[in-house]
Amino acid sequence: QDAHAVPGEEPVDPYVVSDANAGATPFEGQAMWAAFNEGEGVGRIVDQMLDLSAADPRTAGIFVATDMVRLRRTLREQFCYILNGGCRYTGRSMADAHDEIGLQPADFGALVEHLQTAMTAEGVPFRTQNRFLAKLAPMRPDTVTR
Ligand code: HEM
Repeated sequence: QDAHAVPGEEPVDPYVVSDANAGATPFEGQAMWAAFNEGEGVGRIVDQMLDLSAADPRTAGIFVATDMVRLRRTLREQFCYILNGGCRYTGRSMADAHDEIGLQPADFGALVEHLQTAMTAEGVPFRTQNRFLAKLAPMRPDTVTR
Protein backbone atom coordinates (compact mmCIF):
# COMPACT_ATOMS: atom_id res chain seq x y z
CA GLN A 1 0.00 0.00 0.00
CA ASP A 2 1.60 3.28 -0.93
CA ALA A 3 2.28 5.83 1.77
CA HIS A 4 0.06 8.49 0.20
CA ALA A 5 -3.11 6.40 0.09
CA VAL A 6 -6.16 7.46 2.08
CA PRO A 7 -8.42 4.98 3.94
CA GLY A 8 -10.54 2.87 1.61
CA GLU A 9 -8.06 2.72 -1.26
CA GLU A 10 -7.13 -0.53 -2.93
CA PRO A 11 -3.42 -1.32 -3.34
CA VAL A 12 -1.79 -0.81 -6.75
CA ASP A 13 1.41 -2.27 -8.20
CA PRO A 14 4.53 -0.34 -7.13
CA TYR A 15 5.64 2.63 -9.24
CA VAL A 16 8.07 5.52 -8.95
CA VAL A 17 6.40 8.59 -7.39
CA SER A 18 7.21 11.81 -9.23
CA ASP A 19 5.51 15.10 -10.04
CA ALA A 20 6.51 14.34 -13.63
CA ASN A 21 3.78 11.68 -13.60
CA ALA A 22 1.22 14.52 -13.55
CA GLY A 23 1.85 15.03 -17.28
CA ALA A 24 2.03 18.83 -17.22
CA THR A 25 4.08 21.62 -15.70
CA PRO A 26 2.28 23.85 -13.18
CA PHE A 27 1.00 27.33 -13.87
CA GLU A 28 2.99 30.16 -12.33
CA GLY A 29 1.54 32.40 -9.64
CA GLN A 30 -1.69 32.01 -7.70
CA ALA A 31 -4.31 33.31 -10.18
CA MET A 32 -5.35 29.89 -11.51
CA TRP A 33 -5.53 28.33 -8.06
CA ALA A 34 -7.65 31.25 -6.81
CA ALA A 35 -9.97 31.06 -9.85
CA PHE A 36 -10.67 27.40 -9.03
CA ASN A 37 -11.47 28.36 -5.42
CA GLU A 38 -8.41 26.52 -4.13
CA GLY A 39 -8.58 23.08 -2.59
CA GLU A 40 -12.28 23.12 -1.77
CA GLY A 41 -13.20 24.20 -5.28
CA VAL A 42 -10.94 21.61 -6.87
CA GLY A 43 -12.49 18.96 -4.63
CA ARG A 44 -15.98 19.94 -5.77
CA ILE A 45 -14.92 20.02 -9.43
CA VAL A 46 -13.29 16.57 -9.28
CA ASP A 47 -16.28 15.11 -7.44
CA GLN A 48 -18.77 16.52 -9.92
CA MET A 49 -16.72 15.51 -12.95
CA LEU A 50 -16.49 11.94 -11.66
CA ASP A 51 -20.12 11.76 -10.54
CA LEU A 52 -21.32 12.96 -13.96
CA SER A 53 -18.94 10.57 -15.75
CA ALA A 54 -20.04 7.59 -13.66
CA ALA A 55 -23.71 8.46 -14.30
CA ASP A 56 -23.27 9.08 -18.04
CA PRO A 57 -24.39 6.03 -20.07
CA ARG A 58 -21.56 6.73 -22.53
CA THR A 59 -18.87 6.21 -19.90
CA ALA A 60 -20.51 4.64 -16.82
CA GLY A 61 -19.16 1.18 -17.62
CA ILE A 62 -15.56 2.44 -17.57
CA PHE A 63 -15.85 3.40 -13.91
CA VAL A 64 -17.71 0.35 -12.57
CA ALA A 65 -14.58 -1.55 -11.50
CA THR A 66 -12.58 1.56 -10.60
CA ASP A 67 -11.28 2.45 -7.15
CA MET A 68 -13.03 5.83 -6.96
CA VAL A 69 -11.45 6.67 -3.60
CA ARG A 70 -8.01 6.56 -5.17
CA LEU A 71 -9.15 8.26 -8.37
CA ARG A 72 -10.68 11.19 -6.45
CA ARG A 73 -7.48 11.58 -4.41
CA THR A 74 -5.05 11.38 -7.33
CA LEU A 75 -7.14 13.70 -9.53
CA ARG A 76 -7.33 16.28 -6.74
CA GLU A 77 -3.56 16.05 -6.34
CA GLN A 78 -2.99 16.33 -10.08
CA PHE A 79 -5.29 19.33 -10.53
CA CYS A 80 -3.83 21.02 -7.42
CA TYR A 81 -0.29 20.41 -8.67
CA ILE A 82 -1.03 21.80 -12.16
CA LEU A 83 -2.91 24.82 -10.75
CA ASN A 84 0.13 25.59 -8.56
CA GLY A 85 -1.83 24.95 -5.38
CA GLY A 86 1.18 23.55 -3.56
CA CYS A 87 0.44 19.82 -3.86
CA ARG A 88 2.69 16.99 -4.93
CA TYR A 89 1.27 14.49 -7.43
CA THR A 90 1.76 10.97 -6.10
CA GLY A 91 -0.26 8.98 -8.66
CA ARG A 92 0.83 7.02 -11.69
CA SER A 93 1.74 8.46 -15.07
CA MET A 94 -1.12 9.01 -17.51
CA ALA A 95 0.20 6.21 -19.72
CA ASP A 96 0.43 3.77 -16.81
CA ALA A 97 -2.97 4.71 -15.40
CA HIS A 98 -4.84 4.33 -18.68
CA ASP A 99 -3.01 1.72 -20.75
CA GLU A 100 -5.33 -1.13 -19.82
CA ILE A 101 -8.66 0.73 -20.04
CA GLY A 102 -8.81 1.01 -23.84
CA LEU A 103 -10.34 4.51 -23.90
CA GLN A 104 -11.73 5.84 -27.18
CA PRO A 105 -11.63 9.45 -28.40
CA ALA A 106 -15.34 9.82 -27.58
CA ASP A 107 -14.63 8.87 -23.95
CA PHE A 108 -12.14 11.73 -23.75
CA GLY A 109 -14.73 14.13 -25.14
CA ALA A 110 -17.30 13.01 -22.60
CA LEU A 111 -14.91 13.53 -19.68
CA VAL A 112 -14.00 17.02 -20.91
CA GLU A 113 -17.71 17.92 -21.18
CA HIS A 114 -18.24 16.90 -17.56
CA LEU A 115 -15.15 18.79 -16.45
CA GLN A 116 -16.49 21.90 -18.22
CA THR A 117 -19.86 21.50 -16.51
CA ALA A 118 -18.14 21.16 -13.13
CA MET A 119 -15.86 24.18 -13.69
CA THR A 120 -18.83 26.30 -14.80
CA ALA A 121 -20.78 25.27 -11.70
CA GLU A 122 -17.79 26.35 -9.61
CA GLY A 123 -17.80 29.75 -11.32
CA VAL A 124 -14.47 29.32 -13.10
CA PRO A 125 -14.35 31.89 -15.93
CA PHE A 126 -14.52 30.47 -19.45
CA ARG A 127 -11.04 31.68 -20.47
CA THR A 128 -9.59 30.21 -17.29
CA GLN A 129 -11.31 26.90 -18.02
CA ASN A 130 -9.70 26.86 -21.44
CA ARG A 131 -6.24 27.57 -20.05
CA PHE A 132 -6.63 24.54 -17.81
CA LEU A 133 -8.00 22.34 -20.60
CA ALA A 134 -4.98 23.34 -22.70
CA LYS A 135 -2.75 21.77 -20.01
CA LEU A 136 -4.72 18.52 -20.20
CA ALA A 137 -5.01 18.28 -23.99
CA PRO A 138 -1.43 17.05 -24.57
CA MET A 139 -2.18 14.07 -22.26
CA ARG A 140 -4.80 12.81 -24.65
CA PRO A 141 -2.50 10.45 -26.60
CA ASP A 142 -1.40 8.85 -23.30
CA THR A 143 -4.97 8.21 -22.16
CA VAL A 144 -6.75 7.28 -25.39
CA THR A 145 -5.99 4.14 -27.38
CA ARG A 146 -6.07 5.70 -30.83
C1 HEM B 1 -6.40 14.44 -19.76
C2 HEM B 1 -7.32 13.54 -19.42
C3 HEM B 1 -7.19 12.69 -18.19
C4 HEM B 1 -6.53 12.92 -17.01
C5 HEM B 1 -5.74 14.14 -16.62
C6 HEM B 1 -6.74 11.75 -16.17
C7 HEM B 1 -6.23 11.58 -14.89
C8 HEM B 1 -6.21 10.37 -14.22
C9 HEM B 1 -5.52 10.10 -12.98
C10 HEM B 1 -4.74 11.13 -12.17
C11 HEM B 1 -5.70 8.79 -12.69
C12 HEM B 1 -5.22 8.03 -11.43
C13 HEM B 1 -3.78 7.54 -11.53
C14 HEM B 1 -3.46 6.55 -10.44
O1 HEM B 1 -4.33 5.78 -10.00
O2 HEM B 1 -2.29 6.51 -10.02
C15 HEM B 1 -6.55 8.25 -13.72
C16 HEM B 1 -7.01 6.95 -13.76
C17 HEM B 1 -8.17 6.59 -14.44
N1 HEM B 1 -8.77 7.33 -15.44
FE1 HEM B 1 -8.11 9.06 -16.16
N2 HEM B 1 -7.51 10.86 -16.85
C18 HEM B 1 -7.82 11.39 -18.07
C19 HEM B 1 -8.64 10.79 -19.03
C20 HEM B 1 -9.54 9.80 -18.73
C21 HEM B 1 -10.74 9.48 -19.48
C22 HEM B 1 -11.14 10.15 -20.80
C23 HEM B 1 -11.37 8.46 -18.82
C24 HEM B 1 -12.67 7.77 -19.15
C25 HEM B 1 -13.75 8.41 -19.60
C26 HEM B 1 -10.55 8.13 -17.67
C27 HEM B 1 -10.82 7.12 -16.78
C28 HEM B 1 -9.93 6.68 -15.81
C29 HEM B 1 -10.07 5.47 -15.03
C30 HEM B 1 -11.21 4.46 -15.13
C31 HEM B 1 -8.95 5.41 -14.17
C32 HEM B 1 -8.64 4.32 -13.14
C33 HEM B 1 -7.63 3.34 -13.71
C34 HEM B 1 -7.28 2.23 -12.73
O3 HEM B 1 -7.59 2.33 -11.54
O4 HEM B 1 -6.67 1.24 -13.17
N3 HEM B 1 -9.48 8.97 -17.64
N4 HEM B 1 -6.84 9.23 -14.62
